Amino acid sequence: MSSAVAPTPEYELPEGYTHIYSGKVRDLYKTPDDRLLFVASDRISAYDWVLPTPIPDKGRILTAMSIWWFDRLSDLVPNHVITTNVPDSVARRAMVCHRLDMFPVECVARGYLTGSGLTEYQAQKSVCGVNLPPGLKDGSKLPKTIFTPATKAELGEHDENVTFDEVVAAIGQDEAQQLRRLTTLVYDRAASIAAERGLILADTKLEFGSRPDGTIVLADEVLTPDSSRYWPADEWEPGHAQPSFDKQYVRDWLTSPASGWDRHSGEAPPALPDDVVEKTRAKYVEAYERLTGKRFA
Ligand SMILES: N#Cc1c(N)ncnc1-c1cnn(CCN2CCOCC2)c1
Repeated sequence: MSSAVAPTPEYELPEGYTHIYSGKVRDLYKTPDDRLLFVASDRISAYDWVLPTPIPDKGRILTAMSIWWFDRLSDLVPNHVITTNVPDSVARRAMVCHRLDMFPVECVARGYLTGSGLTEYQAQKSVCGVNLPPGLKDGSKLPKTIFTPATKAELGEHDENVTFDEVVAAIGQDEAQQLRRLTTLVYDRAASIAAERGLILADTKLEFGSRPDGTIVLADEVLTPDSSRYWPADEWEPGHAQPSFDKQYVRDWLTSPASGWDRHSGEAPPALPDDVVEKTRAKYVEAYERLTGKRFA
């Protein structure tokens, strides 16, 4: 059982901001001028739990990463960001965005097989109705990028993988084809950029919405370690779970005797020790600096 109950945001906003939604690690508000304030918290989740210990600067690092990626993708697809000029209480970890009509689809692209895709492959040699060759293992590189959509789950539940035909049934043929095309285009470009920096982008989850004129727009956060799996390329070895670039310290500690926690117990995980917090923060900084070539201030 997981408990990703939406936590109470740890900041105040000025009068006129209306809370719309809180996920495990992000919060959304309606702004006084009817835009969207997209806030990346310092919360971190693991094993389907929102952990009690925040990672300092995580929201700022992942917001900076999203902005960097949005800029590098703008020739492929427009995005929802209006400005990063936001209230002081969420400085550098929020974006003011256009309010879109969101597609009810988690648009996932995979270049490597792991997670729910591996589980489905092991059962039926396909993922989301896409047939794959035999002999693939955990972490195997796929012959080509695949679109493996999912339905957006309620907070605390797992997204459910669906087929392309189910997406067509939900939103229509044309828009389903557009989402598949854009998702794989974005993934392929990002995976190429990440590879130049020694990182494998195994998969990523994108969210799209549409403007009143029907234009499809890239929304949410993009290509962050919260929406994507990044692996260090020099440690890639198919056949077992790959080390997570950002959460391995957290996972290793939580599953070690030192934490005193049993992830299958249904009990909430304990607070993280300072050294795990510091090493995890450093991994987020490293991911940002390796990808962007910029120092995180
Ligand atoms: N980004 C963005 C964005 C946007 N630019 N415009 C309008 N809405 C959204 C958005 C994105 N997420 N959510 C809520 C979260 N969803 C709730 C339903 O269930 C799935 C999660 C609203």
